[in-house]
Amino acid sequence: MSEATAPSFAYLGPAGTYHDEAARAFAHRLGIENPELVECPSLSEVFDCVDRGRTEYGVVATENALEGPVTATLDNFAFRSSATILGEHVLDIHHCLIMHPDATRDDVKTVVSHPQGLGQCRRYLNDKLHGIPTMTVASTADSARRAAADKSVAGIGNAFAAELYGARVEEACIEDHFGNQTSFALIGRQGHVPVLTGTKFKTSLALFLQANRPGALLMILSEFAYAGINLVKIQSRPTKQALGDYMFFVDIEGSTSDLEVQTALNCLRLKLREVKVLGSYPVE
Ligand SMILES: O=C(O)C(=O)Cc1ccccc1
Repeated sequence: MSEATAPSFAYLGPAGTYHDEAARAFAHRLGIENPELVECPSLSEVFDCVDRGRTEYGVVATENALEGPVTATLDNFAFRSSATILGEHVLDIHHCLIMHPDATRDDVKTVVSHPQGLGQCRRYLNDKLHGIPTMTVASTADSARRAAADKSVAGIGNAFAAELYGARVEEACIEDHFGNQTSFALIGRQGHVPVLTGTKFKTSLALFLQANRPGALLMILSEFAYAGINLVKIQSRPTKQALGDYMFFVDIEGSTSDLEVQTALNCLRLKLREVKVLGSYPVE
């Protein structure tokens, strides 16, 4: 009998990123013991892997408690990808200042990390490493790799990345607020069967207006109110057509298999340019 290949997960790599941690958490929830982890250099490439069937799943950050929505993910959902959200997972994020094993703080001439890492430690950097230039790199794991190779470089990432690349943790929990968390979405190709079960569901939508006219947003919200549907989240993104033109991401309680959700979506489809259902999935 031939051995079945393990389901594959595309994630923002390399090994040791927070996306890596989230991908392993999803694999664990799905009961997959040895997932094939496919590292990607950007979030767009994670979406491409899923849309083209290169991997069964993808893992993309959607929102951070300190930095807000992850715009690269939202723009892929709105304008590039047809992937479906299958689940969400929230990770506690505790960053470390990562240095070369032999370096002292006096050696450090640059602090590098992913923009999210730098942004979530802005106050720490200003207070404790004041005046030291920062530089963005592709991921927090990449910053650990660079710190391990150069005494003048410090990185920001997790302790696992520091260990993996042979660097050391100079200081732990340097994030600006202790309640720092990031929410990640598990995505699959459009039409992927649901893989996670639950009792309460959520549905994510991308809504595009016909025209920017008075009451357009009120009309959207009214359809949910009429159908008795509770809103979980609403945020706007530029349509990229003209300054001041926005589309909306809305999360609602319930699933597309619920009659009231179907009713609200059918009403919205009559009034909006596009109603893109990003997925219905269990609330964590
Ligand atoms: O570099 C990492 O470890 C990441 O996972 C980067 C990241 C984190 C949160 C949102 C977008 C990218």
